[in-house]
Amino acid sequence: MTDFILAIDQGTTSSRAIVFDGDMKVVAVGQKEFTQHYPASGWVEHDPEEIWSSVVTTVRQALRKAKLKAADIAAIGITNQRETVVVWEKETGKPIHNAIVWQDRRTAAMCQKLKKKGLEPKFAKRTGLILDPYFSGTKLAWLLDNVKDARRRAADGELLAGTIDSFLIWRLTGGKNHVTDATNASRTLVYNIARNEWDKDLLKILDIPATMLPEVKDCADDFGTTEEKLFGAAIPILGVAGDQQAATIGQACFERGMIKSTYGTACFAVLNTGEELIRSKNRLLSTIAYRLDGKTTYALEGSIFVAGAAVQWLRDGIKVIGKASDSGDLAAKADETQDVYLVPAFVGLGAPHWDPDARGAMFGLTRNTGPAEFARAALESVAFQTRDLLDAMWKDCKGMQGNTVLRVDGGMVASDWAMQRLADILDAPVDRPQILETTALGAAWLAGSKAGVWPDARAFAKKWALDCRFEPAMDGKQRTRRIKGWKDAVRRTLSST
Ligand SMILES: Nc1ncnc2c1ncn2[C@@H]1O[C@H](COP(=O)(O)OP(=O)(O)O)[C@@H](O)[C@H]1O
Ligand SMILES: O=P(O)(O)OC[C@H](O)CO
Repeated sequence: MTDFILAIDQGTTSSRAIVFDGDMKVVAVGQKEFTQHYPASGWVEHDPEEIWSSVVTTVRQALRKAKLKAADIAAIGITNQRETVVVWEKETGKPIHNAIVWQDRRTAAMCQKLKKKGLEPKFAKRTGLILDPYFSGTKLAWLLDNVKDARRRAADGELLAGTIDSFLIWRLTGGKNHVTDATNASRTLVYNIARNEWDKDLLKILDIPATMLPEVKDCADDFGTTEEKLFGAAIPILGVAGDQQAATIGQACFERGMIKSTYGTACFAVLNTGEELIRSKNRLLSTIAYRLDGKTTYALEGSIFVAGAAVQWLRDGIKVIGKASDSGDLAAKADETQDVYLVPAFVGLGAPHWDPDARGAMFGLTRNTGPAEFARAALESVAFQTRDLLDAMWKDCKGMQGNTVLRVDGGMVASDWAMQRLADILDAPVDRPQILETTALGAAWLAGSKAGVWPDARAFAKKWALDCRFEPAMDGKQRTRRIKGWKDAVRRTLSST
């Protein structure tokens, strides 16, 4: 039997298809960017048809590059941008509106209204999330409220809803399967993560008919089979997970207390809390890390909206670097005696502050401050924000801290300077793995293990291989002083001060 696995990684800015061989090595990659639509300030949409065609194109590309046929692929694993929601017609598979993307803030007022009614504790208790426009539930309610006839049609069973994985599976299986997995469901604001079911009360509050929602499966499960006409042979879809959960799996963070942090445009840190559903007292999210063989493993998650985006700002905004990879060299030239801070609240602040109205600020500027100090402040801001997340995690999980090691991935971890500074500020080692395609690998592992052609979790974890460990080297006094300066800068940036 063949042991090639195909991972579909449907991200926020591009779709990718990656073929892995039986040794879990990347054989070929297909990638296609697609259009971002910004119909109003704070609104972000994707055209589901463009997403769909980008996925089909990249799968064909990857198979061609790998010189493989669809019949050579044992199984498909899907991972996706989370929270982004699509509503489509059951009969035709046609979306009734563009997908509303996770970054979209149009339901801020709706969330505020629900908060005013005192409903946040109810949503938090059942879903592990907070009332923020980030999540799918209020976006779905918006679609039902604002697309002509949508509510009636949904009530009549004419419309289906789902996150991107669900929409793709519907299309891939030729409209046979309306399914999702527990990790994607856990980001919708209408899924009870303790009971592992759609929450009827919350659906009622948002006026969403349960009948339009997909069946929720384990992450390694039978999600259906692709239509033969798409790729030339039917391929079983055997793995699904939201992209940050897939990265947690790809980093083999299978044990309670293990953390991965992904540094792309934004940053998402996920702490495996095992079978225990820990409810954060520090504004982190409780979420499902994965559900395998009916057993749910939970996580605490912290999201930072600006990580690599701060490097993009150095390059495209203030133009002090020509390319992202110049940022570390420039930061290394900074004068260490200058306490310059950037609080990159370009789109508000995420966890643990959740302040949508805060805006970016710099502190400590003098006549001597130049591009190097700006570069250092941008890269350091990512380290300080990670420290804030980890501090919140350890407050929530007393006793779990142990010997923290952070496993990192994402485009920004290419910067040795940034990773060293991260270890310095965290006062903990930072491990960069050899395989940086952790998200796709996680999805591929779910499918490959379910197909029985890839190793089980224990053996997979043993294959995780280190590229470089960054050990903390900063003097303790300097660290304390810098962290104090950062906290002061954040305090002065928050919108309520
Ligand atoms: N050598 C580098 N040093 C610092 N930042 C980098 C470097 N290379 C890439 N980046 C940053 O990483 C981000 C891209 O990472 P990626 O994981 O591809 O992001 P995404 O999946 O969010 O598009 C960009 O914001 C870029 O500025
Ligand atoms: O597609 P990415 O990598 O930007 O990830 C988006 C996250 O899943 C949003 O929660």
